[in-house]
Amino acid sequence: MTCIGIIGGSGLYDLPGLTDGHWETVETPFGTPSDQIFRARLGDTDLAFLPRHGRGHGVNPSEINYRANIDALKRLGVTDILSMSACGSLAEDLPPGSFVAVDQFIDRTHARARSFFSHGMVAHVSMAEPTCARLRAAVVAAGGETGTPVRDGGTYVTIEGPQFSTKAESHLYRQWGAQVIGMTNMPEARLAREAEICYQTVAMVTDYDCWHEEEEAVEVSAVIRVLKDNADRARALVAHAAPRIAAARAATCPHGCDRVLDTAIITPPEARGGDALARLDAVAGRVLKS
Ligand SMILES: CSC[C@H]1O[C@H](OP(=O)(O)O)[C@H](O)[C@@H]1O
Ligand SMILES: Nc1ncnc2[nH]cnc12
Repeated sequence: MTCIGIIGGSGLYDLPGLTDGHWETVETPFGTPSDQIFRARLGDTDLAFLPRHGRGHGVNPSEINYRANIDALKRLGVTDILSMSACGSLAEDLPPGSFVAVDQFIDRTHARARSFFSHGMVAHVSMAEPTCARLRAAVVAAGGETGTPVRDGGTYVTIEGPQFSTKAESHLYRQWGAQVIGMTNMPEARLAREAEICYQTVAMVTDYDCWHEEEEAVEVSAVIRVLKDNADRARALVAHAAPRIAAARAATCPHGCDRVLDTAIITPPEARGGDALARLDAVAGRVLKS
């Protein structure tokens, strides 16, 4: 059964055609998520919207409890996550208003819990392909249907923030071959992988980061102006992508996102202990129960 989690800014949960919408409080062994989760149905598909920074945008990127957010979505039965994220552009041919279905990340964050597995159970999952190609194809196709072209693939640098980058950093990330820059998708993508949830970022460009000679340095007011326009197109994109994702989901993910723990846990059953077993009831319940 498909349930699509949508992590993103406010306004996204006003999709036309939603039914049975209600806010739900979810507590987790990792603490409290950024906000309540808005559950609804779109046709036959279950959706769960989580405002990443809280509804009033009071949680900064370093303060987000990423583990609680992903655990809460897993607990609600989410199988697939669309991360709808504002970002800066590191490429001349991605002006504000461009959308990118990200396929790689560079992680420059340094102050965030990045694994569910610790204190009694250790796991090592692959992050070689951090997003799910099946979801990527669905959002690219939905972009074609809604008149918002979505570039198929691109590298997203995650910085710690909350400050924007220096010019030296921005030029460095361009040399590294990254196309977009934001503050939140790591460790979110890592944790979704550990929780066996397919994950796909839709990066929505709000500004040319500060490398661009002809643009002003990044300013929140300018970012918000573009963000509002992007949000309208993001809603249409999600509304078209959701049924495609539900239809394309076979019993299991063809890329194996939903089975990564079969081969990842290194601590043998007899050595597993501490608080880990109880804490991992949702994230690793599939493998721990069997
Ligand atoms: C509003 S500018 C900076 C802010 O925007 C992005 O948020 P999100 O990824 O949640 O869409 C970026 O990562 C920063 O947190
Ligand atoms: N230039 C930028 N850098 C980091 N995060 C962003 N979010 C939106 N624009 C950004």
